[in-house]
Amino acid sequence: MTEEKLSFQAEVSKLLHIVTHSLYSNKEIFLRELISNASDACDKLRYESQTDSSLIDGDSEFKITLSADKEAKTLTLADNGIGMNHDDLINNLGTIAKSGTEAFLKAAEESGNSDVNLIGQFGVGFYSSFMVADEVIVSTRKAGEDKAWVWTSTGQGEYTITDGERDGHGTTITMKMREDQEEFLDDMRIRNIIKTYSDHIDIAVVLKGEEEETLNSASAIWTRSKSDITEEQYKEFYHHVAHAFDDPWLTLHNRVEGVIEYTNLLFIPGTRPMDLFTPERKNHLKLYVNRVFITDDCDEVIPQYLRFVRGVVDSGDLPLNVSREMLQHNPVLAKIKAGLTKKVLGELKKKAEKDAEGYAAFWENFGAVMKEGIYEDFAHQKDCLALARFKSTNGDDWVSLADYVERMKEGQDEIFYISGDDLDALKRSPQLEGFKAKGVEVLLMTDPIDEFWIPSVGQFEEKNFQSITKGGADLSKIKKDGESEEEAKEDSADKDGVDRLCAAFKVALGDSVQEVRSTDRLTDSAVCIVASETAMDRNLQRMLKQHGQAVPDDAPILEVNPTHSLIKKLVDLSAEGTNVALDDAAHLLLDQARIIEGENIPDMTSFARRMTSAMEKGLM
Ligand SMILES: Nc1ncnc2c1ncn2[C@@H]1O[C@H](COP(=O)(O)OP(=O)(O)OP(=O)(O)O)[C@@H](O)[C@H]1O
Repeated sequence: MTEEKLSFQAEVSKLLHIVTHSLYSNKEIFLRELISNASDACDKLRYESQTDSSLIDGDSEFKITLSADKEAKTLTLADNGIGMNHDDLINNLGTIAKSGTEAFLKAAEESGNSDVNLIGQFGVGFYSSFMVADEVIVSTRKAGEDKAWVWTSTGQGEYTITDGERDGHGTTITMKMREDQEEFLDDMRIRNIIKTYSDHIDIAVVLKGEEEETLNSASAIWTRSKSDITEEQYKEFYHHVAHAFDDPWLTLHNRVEGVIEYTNLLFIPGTRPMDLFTPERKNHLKLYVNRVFITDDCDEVIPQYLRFVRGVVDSGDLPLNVSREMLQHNPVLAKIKAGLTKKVLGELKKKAEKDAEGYAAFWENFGAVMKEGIYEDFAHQKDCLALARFKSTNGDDWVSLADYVERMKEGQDEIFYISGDDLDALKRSPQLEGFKAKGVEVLLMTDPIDEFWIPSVGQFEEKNFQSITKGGADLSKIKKDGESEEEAKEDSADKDGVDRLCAAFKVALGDSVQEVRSTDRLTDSAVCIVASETAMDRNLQRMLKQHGQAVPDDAPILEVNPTHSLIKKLVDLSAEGTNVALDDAAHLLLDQARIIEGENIPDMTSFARRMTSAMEKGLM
């Protein structure tokens, strides 16, 4: 017999340390985790055996068996699923490949390992067995292979792998229970746990005793009728299928009949899954054919912008031996995808109409993903636009585009927005001042995707989207409530003087600005920068630069506020012709506008010198 001693990957050791020392009270979840793994292992073999029936050597009825030995103080859980070979054992039970576990470790570190509920929120899978056991022994043989292996660990830094004996494929996990955890050897306790957490498992969970006893309903929950399923059971199934620990925000259980028949049991999570923004944009829907699990790795079953949806789709209209490759460009699957998309968008619409507050919680979690649909799914662009919600200068509530259009001011014919990555910084943008003064609402866009869908859509209800950090945003046509034209002009410095100042600034600043001009979009700030109407929005320029992309170096337009007292003084100063003070002021004001926009100042040294000199003059 060969014995190999191996060390856990550092992350696993950390995880195990937390798990073994945890005061987490709900330790019974270890059984749910192990049963969930065993049921996944059976699903995998059921699928593989569709194309290679020799994988199942006479043992065709999948089941999970539990047995408790009170004398030996061991609890044993066996499955006749796919099993693991030597490399699988190292990769699956010695390392961590899941993004969720990394997030768990991070959260645990941040809370100083003190938040005992983290284990319940994240789930630690197989490793949760060490909450209740001093030693765990995994004996396993992979379907189709001859050799069996035994993996043993006390959960402290190391594990061993030896070769072993095992009848048939599958995995047997034996736990030597800790002294204070012997309650889990009690039949009643076991029965209860299985009923609570694993009733919906599609495979029989059998308790071995004098008589064998099946503990769960062992029927696929989605095949049962809605009226027979309690909310609690739906929730438990969601936890199982989504590997999640929150409550589902929405549950959609339907049987679709017609040309193509399928059943869907879908969930929209109550919190954001970890991998929502990874570049692969993967969905996790599980595809079944007549209750046989096919795959949870199929891009064709739901659009990427609905990748947060979890659950199961089961159709008898796909061939049972369908390979994952065959699922690409499959017309049946394309119809299912269209049906699911319609269903999800339709239900979201209902929720949005009925329960604005509940819908806002959904949008907080998944809005940024849903907006990809506006950009990508032309067939549903209108639906996606109608579902979209935005922050605005109108208050803290989420607003729809329809709300916005309804509130538009007399004379306003554009949908104004400003984009950037930080909501608070956006709210303080100088470019908003004139809009606020006139009571004109501006949408605040903080998702990177906004820069892409807005230009591609262009309009909503025939109103153009207009960035207020671009030259074209024109406020002059919109009157402040109860204000006359004359009043509006009264405060300004004289027009010729302002033109003269702008010309002097342009001479001082040269090519670093495209133009200097007077604006009515400012009230409190002296200046701001905007992009010209034809140039790329400055937020998009910054975003692309951050991602290392080449963008045309468009010089901004510097806009000055003719009602600001500093500008008025500079207008007077400009009457004396060009001078150093005017030149310094031009540069300082441009640099200051760049800082507010979150942009770099190209020449810090000159900025500091000018600032010192200006302060010195101020103090004299
Ligand atoms: N009974 C089993 N039979 C075959 N493979 C198993 C079994 N139990 C665990 N594994 C393998 O070990 C891996 C790690 O299991 P673990 O419970 O830690 O995480 P997971 O199941 O992938 O994720 P989660 O616990 O979040 O569901 C599984 O993905 C699977 O490949």
